[in-house]
Amino acid sequence: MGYSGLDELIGNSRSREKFIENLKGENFEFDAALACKQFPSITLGCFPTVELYDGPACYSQITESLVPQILGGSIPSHIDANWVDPKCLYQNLQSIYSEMSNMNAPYILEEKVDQCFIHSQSPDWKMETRNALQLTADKPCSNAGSVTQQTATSVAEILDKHINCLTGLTKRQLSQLENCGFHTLRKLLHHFPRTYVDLQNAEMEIDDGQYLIFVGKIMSSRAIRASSSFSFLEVVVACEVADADPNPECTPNKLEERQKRTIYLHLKKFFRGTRFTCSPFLRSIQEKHREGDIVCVSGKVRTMRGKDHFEMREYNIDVLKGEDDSCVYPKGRPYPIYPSKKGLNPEFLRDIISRSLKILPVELDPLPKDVTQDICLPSLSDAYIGIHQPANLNEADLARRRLIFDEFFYLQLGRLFQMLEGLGTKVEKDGLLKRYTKPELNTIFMEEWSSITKTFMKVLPYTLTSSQLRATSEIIWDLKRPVPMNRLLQGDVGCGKTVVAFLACMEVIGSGYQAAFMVPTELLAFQHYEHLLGLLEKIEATNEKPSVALLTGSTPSKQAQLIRKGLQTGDISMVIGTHTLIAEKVEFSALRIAVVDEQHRFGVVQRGRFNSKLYFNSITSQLVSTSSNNSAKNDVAMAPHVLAMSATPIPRSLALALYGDMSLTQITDLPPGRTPVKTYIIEGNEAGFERAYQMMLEDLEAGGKVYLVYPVIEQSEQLPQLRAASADLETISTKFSGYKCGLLHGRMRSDEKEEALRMFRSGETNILLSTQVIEIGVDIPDASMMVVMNAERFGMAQLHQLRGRVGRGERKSKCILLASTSSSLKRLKVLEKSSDGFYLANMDLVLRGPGDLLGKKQSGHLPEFPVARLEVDGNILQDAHHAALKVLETSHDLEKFPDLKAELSMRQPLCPLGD
Ligand SMILES: Nc1ncnc2c1ncn2[C@@H]1O[C@H](COP(=O)(O)OP(=O)(O)OP(=O)(O)O)[C@@H](O)[C@H]1O
Repeated sequence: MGYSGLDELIGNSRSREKFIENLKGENFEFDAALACKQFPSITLGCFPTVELYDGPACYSQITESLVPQILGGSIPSHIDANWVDPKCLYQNLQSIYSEMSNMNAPYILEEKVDQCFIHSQSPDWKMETRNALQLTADKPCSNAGSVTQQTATSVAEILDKHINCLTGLTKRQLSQLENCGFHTLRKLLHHFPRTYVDLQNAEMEIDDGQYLIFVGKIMSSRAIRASSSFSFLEVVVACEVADADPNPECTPNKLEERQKRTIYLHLKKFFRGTRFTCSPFLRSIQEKHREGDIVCVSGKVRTMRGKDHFEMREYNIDVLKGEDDSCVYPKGRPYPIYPSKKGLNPEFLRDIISRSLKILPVELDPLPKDVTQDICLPSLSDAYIGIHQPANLNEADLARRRLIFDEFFYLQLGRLFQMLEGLGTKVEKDGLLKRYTKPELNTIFMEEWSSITKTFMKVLPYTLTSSQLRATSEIIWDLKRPVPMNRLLQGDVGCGKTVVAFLACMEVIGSGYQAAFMVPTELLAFQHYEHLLGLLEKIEATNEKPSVALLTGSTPSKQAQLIRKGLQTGDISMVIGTHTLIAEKVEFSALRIAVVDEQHRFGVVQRGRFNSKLYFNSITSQLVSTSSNNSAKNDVAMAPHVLAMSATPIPRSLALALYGDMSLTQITDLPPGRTPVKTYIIEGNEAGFERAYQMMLEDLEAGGKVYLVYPVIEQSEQLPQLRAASADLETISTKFSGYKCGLLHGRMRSDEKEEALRMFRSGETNILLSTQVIEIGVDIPDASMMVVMNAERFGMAQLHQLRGRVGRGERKSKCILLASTSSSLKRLKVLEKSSDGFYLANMDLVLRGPGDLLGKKQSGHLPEFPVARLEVDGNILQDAHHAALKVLETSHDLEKFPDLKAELSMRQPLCPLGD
């Protein structure tokens, strides 16, 4: 399939050993960071961009057009231009998967065992589904008053029916479904598609390094034994792709008029070890993929030497249709891809979900109608249909929003309901709800801060911004409550989160407890430690100076032992360190706050470990023991308060915000005097490099400090286009001979890294060649310029974080992003225009397309919101919170909302942190 030998097949001309070594870790730094930070960017053919963030206006527009379409069966004339007319899709599906498109009309499934029957005459399959639903629809709904319970079929009555209510299932199928956990209709309907695919691969721009999704036909599957301990599997998939419209701004070309070409994807898997080279193993992996099967493949594409040949090494492959399958999916609709379930045939799964949808009544919604109408969300049954069988991606997204809303709403409702139950009188309950409606009341004014905190404030070389002050007050309010805080402090890069966290630590130390500050890298731990010591030095009163220690993996063992002892006895009031802090052997005398910086680098479980470091309320540390000898002894074991800090909100961290009561604090402004970093996107050709070097020279001559950021440490033959930090040291040193260069990367020893950073900070070096180790938290306020090599290799959020390393002081700063592929310039241009982290996170998703609409789960053990991507769905969380408050204000005990109450009890409460 276009290879001249094994070397080419595995991607380069290096020796196999070197390659394997490479697999083991040479590029680890690059890949791990990317994997951590990025959602896969999947582009979905010719579907229009789904406007995810347009707020209520967008929903109402969509709803306006959606509802008549669903209920009236015709597409309204005022339909938004963004809407995809299903008829225009699929019309030109060609040769390699023509069998998937040879039916003209959508289908209606009949309940026949194991078979899908198609009614090609059905003009509107959803209309028919609806009509079918109407037959079973029950009570009419009412909509009076501000928040009222409509009368609906109890959700539990329908959704929690056993799946044997679906007629025609064989015993074997029933037990198969049960084995997979699909006991009820709810379980089935909550098995959401992982993504949707456009069967036409239309308008596919193939950009090296991008995650893409394709539909194609398996041409070959070969498992080859290359040596006694090395084998590989190569599956070749041919996909027909329609090129992008050359003139989208003029009269758009119809899909069928565009040029098509066939591309070949080479999916590769490598196996090392003698047991993977035996014939039975090779045969079994080879036979897993059958020639002729139509498959959906997603993964990161890499260009190969041969034209139209691309490689994928980490990929997902789903069989859409075997050659002998008879079922056809309706034309023009996004094709749902479900997460696999214990070998359940995907076709059967789709069929069975489709049957479940058919028996859903229209009036199923336990949510009061005015709640959903207020925020323009579809009804529950529309949402189920929309998520499983959307007419287009807008409809899927609307459905997704409704389902996300439910997740948030019931969580909020449950939590508030529980809190109200714990209170006695109506006045108390109203008081609590009022506090939540007006969060600004939840602050502690500075006068009430402890004296250490106030002293610390005084030694700061700047005044806190109003947002920092508000954040500190909110956190201190939490710290004074007997309930463990679980708060996320979110703010854009460089906004000054660290000092807010330091103040929170001072507050607990001031009341006799200990603080732990956990950061993801040793470099950062060292930086924070030095920074804090520098500030504490300025405190004159020695009795107010807390003892602070630094504990990381590189702390010499004797010293580490002493620090642990100090923490255990309470002699040390605060410790800054890496994940070593959560090791079992680190015991605290009275840990009251754990600050977790850039928490997405830590797993939820790791973070949760702080919860087991209980303290007793009566314990007092050395610091105040003299002044508070007689403190009340009240031996209550408490988990410490947890303050997570992040510049990029991610699903988990925001999910955590739900557990603490409204515990999300945002810093919304930047310290005064900052000017936005001027960003330049330059193509990384010879002229581009020269321009960048010239700008560097000008900056250095003006006394600036420059970061050069590289995607990899060492040059690799596999990826020769990548510039490498180590390899470039000599070139840059020669080029800028009047200036000193330093090197910083993840493979250096901890003390070497600290030294490199120290030299750059002090000005002993003027240029720092670094990998993305500097991405998080590195704070050198007078660094004035950054140049990122092969910028296309970094995600947008990552580039935003990197860029945040400059412009942290009053000096005007620049950032140059050198892109080595012209196709990535468009994506990077967004960074030129905006410096708003939230906006960029959103744009990232929009640009990459909504392919992974339903979310890629992070690993970990926290129960997930099945469909939410909280980094972009935060506004729905807010809506859900208000809706829950509104409902409870109307009825504290939910007696007026029996269906809601029933539904609330049906939903499993999410378990607390780390469980
Ligand atoms: N109110 C303020 N006025 C002036 N400078 C400030 C203020 N608050 C913080 N700074 C300075 O701003 C710089 C950035 O602060 P800090 O490192 O806390 O940011 P951050 O929010 O943690 O950023 P990142 O997410 O990039 O780590 C530091 O040099 C800090 O000393």
